[in-house]
Amino acid sequence: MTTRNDIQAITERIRERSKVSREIYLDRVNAAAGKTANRGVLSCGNLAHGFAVCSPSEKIALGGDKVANLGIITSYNDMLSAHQPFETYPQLIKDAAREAGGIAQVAGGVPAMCDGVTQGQPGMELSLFSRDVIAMSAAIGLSHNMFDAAVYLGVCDKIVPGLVIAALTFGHLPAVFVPAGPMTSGLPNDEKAKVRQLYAEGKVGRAELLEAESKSYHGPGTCTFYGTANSNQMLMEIMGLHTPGASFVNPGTPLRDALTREATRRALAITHLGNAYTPVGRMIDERSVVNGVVGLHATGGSTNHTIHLIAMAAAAGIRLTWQDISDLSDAVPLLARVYPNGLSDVNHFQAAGGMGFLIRELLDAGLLHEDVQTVWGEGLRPYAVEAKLGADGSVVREAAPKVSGDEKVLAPAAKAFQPTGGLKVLGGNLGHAIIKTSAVKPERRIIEAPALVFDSQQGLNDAFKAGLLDRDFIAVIRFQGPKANGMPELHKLTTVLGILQDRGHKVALVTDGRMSGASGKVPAAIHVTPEALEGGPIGRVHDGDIVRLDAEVGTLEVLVPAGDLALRPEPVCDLSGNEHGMGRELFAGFRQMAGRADHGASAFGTA
Ligand SMILES: O=C(O)[C@H](O)[C@@H](O)[C@H](O)[C@H](O)COP(=O)(O)O
Ligand code: SF4
Repeated sequence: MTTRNDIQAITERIRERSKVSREIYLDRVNAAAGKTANRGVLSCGNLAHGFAVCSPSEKIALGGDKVANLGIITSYNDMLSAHQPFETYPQLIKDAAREAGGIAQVAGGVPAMCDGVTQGQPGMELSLFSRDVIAMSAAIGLSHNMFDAAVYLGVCDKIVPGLVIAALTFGHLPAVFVPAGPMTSGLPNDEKAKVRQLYAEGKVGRAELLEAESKSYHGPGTCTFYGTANSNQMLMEIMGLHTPGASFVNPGTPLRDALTREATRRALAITHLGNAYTPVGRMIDERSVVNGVVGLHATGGSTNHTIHLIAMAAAAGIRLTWQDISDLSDAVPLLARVYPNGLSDVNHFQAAGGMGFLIRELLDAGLLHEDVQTVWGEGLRPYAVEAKLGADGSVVREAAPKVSGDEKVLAPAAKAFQPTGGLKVLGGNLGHAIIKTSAVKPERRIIEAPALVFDSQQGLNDAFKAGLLDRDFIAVIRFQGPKANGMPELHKLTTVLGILQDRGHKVALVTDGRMSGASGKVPAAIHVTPEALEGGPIGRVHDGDIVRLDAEVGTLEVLVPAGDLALRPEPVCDLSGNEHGMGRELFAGFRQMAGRADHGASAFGTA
């Protein structure tokens, strides 16, 4: 099936816009892509340091230029349930590399923040910037230049985007991303959310709340809602950076380990010492990026990727815009309903047919570029499969199921849940914003109500506790942008706004901050750009102004005469409390350098 003309046209305009930057990028990749083992440029002293702890046979091999050496970048820590399984991966990968005639070394580790642990806490103000710190940390590991390919161990929110930025910065190296898989299903996400609302209303105590939370987040693996972490896994598969069928296999299973061993062998096979050299900088092109955006829309993925995908693409000289994302949303149907876009979780998605079913449906509908390069080889069709454990303990693959195992969770293209994607770009006199429509009921996608203005999420929570919010209103929370306080997720507001919405009030949120990929049912216009601290009109909205959010048409407006709005004085906000504490004093430079949300909010300058 050829790719539909509307998808091709968007890809072509991205290619045209990126022509110069992509050419400069590819020249650099080609210049760095050596002819022999990259370690060949190192001095004997460099090399001796690099293999000092290796075995005698490995030292001999690394002293030559015939044996491929893999650099492992790991984001293991015990804070993220999704990353804890990585504790054992380096040894597994080293053993698999040795068995395959190669070598693997841990090139370095990267920090990984759990947005669930920091949600609503000061630490969340480091979260967005941690993406770029992760990219920089991975670069430090890879800069030893001992490696012929890199294996990236990462799952969660900022970690995969940061690792992709690093991988594309080292575009001459082949890159294979290795996931750890989702946690097994616990207390359903919607039941967890209900207990949170009961606690916020004082109807249950802390003990009941902690019990519900602990039953939901109960073991190793990625949290089972479809937030940024699981959107990352979907992206890595549909962009061809995972091996086929690797994304949603639970940790601690024989198949999971077999997939990790197989990914190791594949990384060795695609170095330039093998016969299928696949430098990631050439592999990922505009078609791969468009395929990622299509997958995001088809699954109702995380709003955070309207920021991260732009920064990731920029690392490969590709200029992706919110308009591209919005136009693709109009073309791509929603085929998955995973919490917060439905009641199921990512294990149910996998059981219904998972990525293989989704990719086959999108390919057959002409919504993906099939003629892409992946770590698996030519074309995306080989990803329309399910990975299973063979009798000999290796990975075997079967064609994805013809029909969905549960059409309430994963629909065929002919029975889409909605004809357009999960994300929409809003425009109007408050600037541009993003809204996740897939998680908002149709009757709540147009909200017009008086503004209540806050400079922090705590301000709104305090107003709720004081009983001041039992009414229709649109909460306008400003000074939450990248330059103000690091653009934290304001996901904690979902509980309070959800209570008020359930009481029958028309409520919505407008902010220059972010929400979690797990945020859902309350209409939220987020990533408002320009941010208040940069003089954005969101800073000049007053209590009582009528604000209109229309996710159907794609508009966000304050119904105030343009002249009046422009004449209002610039608001002043005391952000001194956000400059210290929990490490924020170390990120002043990031706050100053951060680009706009619609340019990827990168500390490395705009795309
Ligand atoms: O973008 C995301 O997907 C979120 O940052 C996610 O990683 C975070 O962990 C959730 O906010 C936790 O959800 P709860 O706070 O509801 O447990
Ligand atoms: S999905 Fe979110 S809460 Fe769960 S481990 Fe990852 S970052 Fe933490």
